[in-house]
Amino acid sequence: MTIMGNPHIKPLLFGIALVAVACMTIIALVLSLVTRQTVDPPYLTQYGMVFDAGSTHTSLFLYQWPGNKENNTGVVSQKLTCDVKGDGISSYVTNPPGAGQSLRECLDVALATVPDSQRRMTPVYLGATAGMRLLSLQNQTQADIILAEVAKTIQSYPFDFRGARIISGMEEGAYGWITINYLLEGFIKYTFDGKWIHPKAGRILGAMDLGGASTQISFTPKYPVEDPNTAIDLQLYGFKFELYTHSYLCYGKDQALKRIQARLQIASPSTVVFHPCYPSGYNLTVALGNLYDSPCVSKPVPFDPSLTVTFMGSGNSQECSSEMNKLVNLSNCALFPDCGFNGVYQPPVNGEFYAFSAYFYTFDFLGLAPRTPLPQVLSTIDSFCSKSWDTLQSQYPKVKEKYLRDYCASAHYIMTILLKGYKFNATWDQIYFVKQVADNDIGWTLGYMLNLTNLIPSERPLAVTGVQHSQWAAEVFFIVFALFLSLLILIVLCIWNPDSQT
Ligand SMILES: Nc1ncnc2c1ncn2[C@@H]1O[C@H](COP(=O)(O)OP(=O)(O)O)[C@@H](O)[C@H]1O
Ligand SMILES: [Ca+2]
Repeated sequence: MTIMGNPHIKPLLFGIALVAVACMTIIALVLSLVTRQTVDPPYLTQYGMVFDAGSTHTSLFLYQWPGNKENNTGVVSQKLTCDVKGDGISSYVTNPPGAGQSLRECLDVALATVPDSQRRMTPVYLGATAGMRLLSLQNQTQADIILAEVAKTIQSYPFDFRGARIISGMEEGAYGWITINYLLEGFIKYTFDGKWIHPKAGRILGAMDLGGASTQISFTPKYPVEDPNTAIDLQLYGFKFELYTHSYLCYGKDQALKRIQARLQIASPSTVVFHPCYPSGYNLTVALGNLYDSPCVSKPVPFDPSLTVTFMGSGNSQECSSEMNKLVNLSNCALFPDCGFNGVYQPPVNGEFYAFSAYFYTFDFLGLAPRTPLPQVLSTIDSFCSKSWDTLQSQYPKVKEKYLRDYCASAHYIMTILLKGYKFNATWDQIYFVKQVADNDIGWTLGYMLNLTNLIPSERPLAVTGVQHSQWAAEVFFIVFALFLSLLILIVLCIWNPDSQT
């Protein structure tokens, strides 16, 4: 009898093979973990926060990223957002400490989220936008007092407070553009085989933000920007970008709609005025003191702030559109062809655009999918504008009155800016109405934090921290190979009957 003929030899070989499989797998895993540890230093998740103090509301954005990979693209993600209760900080003129107090609830949420050990090194910024820009135009002292109050509150928390300030319109536009292109890895991409590549220039997106008090457009034009007041030169990850950006103050949605009210009131100065953008059956009474409380509208003379005007909705889509057209003035653009509106230089729009904030809210509410063709968009707006207030209220019982009455006006305003102002007629299908990219809200805050915390290097990253893809691929290959070899031995042993050889 040969050794193979021994009836105990087959189970023995099975056992040896099984042990071999287990040993090789364990060795492969241990090797993989050991090499991983030598490349990856131990790191902690890092955090950063930005308050977006807008004209209508304030939100807190808490971001997180792995501490050893801060210079990579796409690693900073949104951990949470918190909506501050109440109106924007610029509304606290008569109660500045209230502006500070209003932030406490969200600061407490952040406190409960950021681990104790990380709080002291968590930067917190507050950036105020067009509401505070307008207030500082009206009364610089009041704006300063409000900023001091919000700073005082944030400083009372154990974070690394880095300042509360009004950001410029150009910053707001540029940071929105950085946010989008960072999230979509438009600047630089880390490939599977461990290389940094510059994605095709066509992947760089333009950004359009419609706020309550200002609106921004930012993009990289085909040709050099001719007006230096609208140009920003950036060097990100070793690549240069020339960005066109402009912020139209007083052209945010709410200020624009206020200017329509003022225009209608001045055109027919009686106590009741028809409003073509409000639904029929809807009435709104406003004190003239409130109507003319903004630097975006000029007061009529004579002017009595205690008088009121009642706007009666007439639900006339066509007339609403022509009122909007009057806001977007092209006469100053007659002299030079590269023009947006109100005499502001603008090169022809280039590439794809993400339109967010009130652009998104309005289109989303009207049920307009991201790439709805232009004629369908226009007919949807027309049919929405013709609905009576009763119909709207019963159809949308949960929508806030202020939003519901304004959607027709907002939609017409958006179409006017995009088609007449920015001239997207032939390139309508290049606009995407969006709120988020990969669970991150789109706005200026992420770009602001990335910039101020140096999370975007100006030079291309040379060394890669963490496990490289090529190393990871080799490890996976080794493990799979070990398993495959062991399985092969097992199978051979199973089908091989040594008795047949005797
Ligand atoms: N659910 C919503 N539906 C419609 N509009 C909305 C909604 N939520 C927010 N908005 C609008 O989005 C805009 C946000 O502007 P905001 O950021 O406060 O001002 P700014 O950026 O000019 O300082 C406001 O016009 C607000 O009315
Ligand atoms: Ca905003």
